[in-house]
Amino acid sequence: MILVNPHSGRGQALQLFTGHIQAMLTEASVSYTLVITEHQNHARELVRNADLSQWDALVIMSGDGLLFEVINGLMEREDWQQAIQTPLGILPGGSGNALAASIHNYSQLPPAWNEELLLSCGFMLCKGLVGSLDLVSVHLASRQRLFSFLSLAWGFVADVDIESEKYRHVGAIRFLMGTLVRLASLRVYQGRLAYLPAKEVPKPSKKNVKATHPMSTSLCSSFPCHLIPNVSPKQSSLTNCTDMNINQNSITNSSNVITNMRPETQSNSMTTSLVDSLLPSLDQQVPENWTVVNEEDFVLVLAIYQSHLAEDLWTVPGAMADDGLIHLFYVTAGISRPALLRLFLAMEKGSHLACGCPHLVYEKVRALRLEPISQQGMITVDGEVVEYGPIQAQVHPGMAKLICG
Ligand SMILES: Nc1ncnc2c1ncn2[C@@H]1O[C@H](COP(=O)(O)OP(=O)(O)OP(=O)(O)O)[C@@H](O)[C@H]1O
Repeated sequence: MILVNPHSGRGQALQLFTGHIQAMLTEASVSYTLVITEHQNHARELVRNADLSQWDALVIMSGDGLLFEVINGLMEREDWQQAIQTPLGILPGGSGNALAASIHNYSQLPPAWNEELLLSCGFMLCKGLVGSLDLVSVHLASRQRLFSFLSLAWGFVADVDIESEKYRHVGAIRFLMGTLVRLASLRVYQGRLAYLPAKEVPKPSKKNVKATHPMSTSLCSSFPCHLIPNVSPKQSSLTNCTDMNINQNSITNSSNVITNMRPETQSNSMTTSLVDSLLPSLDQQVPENWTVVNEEDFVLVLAIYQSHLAEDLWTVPGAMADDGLIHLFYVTAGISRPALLRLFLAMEKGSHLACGCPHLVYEKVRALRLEPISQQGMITVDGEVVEYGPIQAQVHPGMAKLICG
């Protein structure tokens, strides 16, 4: 199933799909059903109720926001343990495209942008190799829990992400525009940060990349067969149909605070099922083996679990989709505007850590807690605004499956 958000990015996702991807899939004999999302949470509701045995993979042609919906829809199901094993794919159609840029980077290919990145991801989809993807379980003060595959941000990064949404029509350059605007009114945020360093908890063992092909046998003619040893028994049930269901009037504001997290479902069935063993409850103190940052004034806190924060922001050069790590960055108050701008410009080449900036700290962690003291601010999870307040998170290594290179 390929889900396309027609309003993502510059509003050209559907044209990009038909112009670049459709022919590739046809040539590779990959059959699919195309679903055009009609409103916010459409994809989430769809996967929550779908008969997943009908699908070998769920593919998103959009920005990262739609994948966030799909993952949370899967995790809200009673059969979430099985549902989250459904291979997920991404085709970049947004303006950020962090996961698409990351999986391209994991394949050790030279950087690609725009249509070139789209073709690269389309090619990976045709090959259909499936690897593991870490998910991060995020707890909000209202006791809601959600699942994140990309990032948790507070301060400068969250502000730029949300404030620059109005420049989405210009594509990836929106982040640079947003950065310049936010630099002009640079803010400092008071809060408390604590984390569990990765060295305190060895990574649990798990299977690594599995070379299974979720879609079609006929790829053997185009790609080396040793890459696709297993063919899903489900393939014969798929038909080559295209379900174009466009409702241009149902545009909703993507920067709305996420409100429908179905807390009962989560606290009743999911919280009891998937245990976040590293996290005490939010009203308890963090355990002694956690590091508490003796700093209260932050310009930004960014927890990221993929290599890219956007197509041209190579934030964690060493990251992998299933490294079992939360890469935690924070920038403390006192950094000058030019120094902060230099950091983000250097991030394009992944050289920001070599800048020697004394205000930038980078730690590999397994869990973290952030407690804002400043009354006003924004927290984002995978680029979506969540309720502002205390928040904590822990990584679950390799919980989901991702079509990658
Ligand atoms: N037809 C639709 N109309 C309005 N909103 C939609 C529609 N389909 C999906 N959405 C919502 O749009 C939001 C943003 O989608 P997504 O992040 O995928 O694209 P984007 O915001 O353009 O990407 P980027 O963040 O990279 O700019 C998602 O929360 C999704 O729920």
